[in-house]
Amino acid sequence: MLTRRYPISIDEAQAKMAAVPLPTSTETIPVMAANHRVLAETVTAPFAYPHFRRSGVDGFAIRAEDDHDYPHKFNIVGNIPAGATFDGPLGENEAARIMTGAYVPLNAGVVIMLEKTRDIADDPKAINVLVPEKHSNITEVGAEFSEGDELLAADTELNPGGLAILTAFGIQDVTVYRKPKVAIITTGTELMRPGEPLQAGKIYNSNGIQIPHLVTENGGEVTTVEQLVDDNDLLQKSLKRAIANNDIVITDGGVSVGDFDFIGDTARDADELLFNKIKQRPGSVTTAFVQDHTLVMGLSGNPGACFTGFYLYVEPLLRRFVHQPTRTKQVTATLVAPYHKTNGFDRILRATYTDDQGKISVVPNGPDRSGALSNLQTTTCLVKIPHSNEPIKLNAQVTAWLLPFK
Ligand SMILES: Nc1nc2c(c(=O)[nH]1)N[C@H]1C(S)=C(S)[C@@H](COP(=O)(O)OP(=O)(O)OC[C@H]3O[C@@H](n4cnc5c(N)ncnc54)[C@H](O)[C@@H]3O)O[C@H]1N2
Ligand code: MOO
Repeated sequence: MLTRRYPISIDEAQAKMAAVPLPTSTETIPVMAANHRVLAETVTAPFAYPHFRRSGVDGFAIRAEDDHDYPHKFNIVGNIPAGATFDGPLGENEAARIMTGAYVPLNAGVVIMLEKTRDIADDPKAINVLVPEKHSNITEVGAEFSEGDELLAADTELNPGGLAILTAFGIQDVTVYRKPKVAIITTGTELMRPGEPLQAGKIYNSNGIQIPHLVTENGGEVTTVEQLVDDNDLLQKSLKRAIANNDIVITDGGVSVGDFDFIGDTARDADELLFNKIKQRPGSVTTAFVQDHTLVMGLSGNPGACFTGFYLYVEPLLRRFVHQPTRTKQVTATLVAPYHKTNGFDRILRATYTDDQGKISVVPNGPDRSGALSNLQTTTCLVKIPHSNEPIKLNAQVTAWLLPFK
């Protein structure tokens, strides 16, 4: 018996996904491991930065009182490499040789660049300063941050620059949002693992590698990747385990109306069915439900539909889990290649885009078929061709989603 499914629009499906509560939590991890993690708390400066007066150049530190009457001879009374300090004040007409980044004597007012000085042939203990400096060449205490200033705000995604800021303050650990735990269950008796000999009727499990990498590069933590034959008991056992131990479960395949497509019934029996058909192609079968507070996303087994479903529905979810907006940038673009088909449902084309000073042009980059593989590598955006009885016109304005990692 065919169960009737009630298709909803892409916008409605995205809105339903956006409304699913996601119980996020935090963890404290070493800064070393925090690249691309999202701060769960604002980090403030534990001390002023810099915390000592620092020389910006290699040269000679002198007192402000002596900064006149050039050329001006100074007696060299010390040498301050970076990392060292200087005991005692400078006296009248005294200079300390100093290196970039080094501690400036407390009563020095200016550091003269080495290039503006000349050695004195018969007096190695003195130096001749030829001209004055325009700037002090000293970075004062707290020039960049006072103690307690905000270094990085909560909800910032850390990058190598952010890690450098934290480490400049000696901070070793940060509290970040925990990554969503994602279990992946690929289904299909036709699926083989690479290494197994090619057999008629069977295919290699290409989504079994595509989905975990899409999840990982969009900020999820893949806990398990399973490959199941089409067997409802096995599927239910796996689903139960995955739901109990993860924030998100992605199933792949078995979501249509075939004899071995069990996800639809599971979704309809779940705590909350979000949708089990979308007015889009490819990916019309894309299904989502909530069971025991875990979101289960049923992606199509067809590789093109799986890819499309991931970026339209799963990527925003992974990002929301860590308090971040989607990285798929929705834009209005010009379709600069002809597309003749008409569609009863909105058609999502895999495409590439060019950006000419903000004017985005899109071109389909291969077959639009749900099962097509050939354009997966080169796709840089998804393009929506609205459902219509008329073919879309060349140069029409279309909605496109620019993808983050292609
Ligand atoms: N009578 C109907 N038949 C179909 C309908 C429909 O509405 N009525 N919808 C069609 C559409 S649209 C799609 S899309 C597919 C969706 O099928 P499923 O998502 O249930 O996936 P399967 O049937 O399991 O597989 C579809 C296709 O993809 C291949 N596949 C499956 N898993 C993988 C994998 N891990 N890696 C690579 N390829 C995979 C599978 O062998 C099939 O060729 O249903 C239509 N049928
Ligand atoms: O769900 Mo199918 O991918 O619409 O072709």
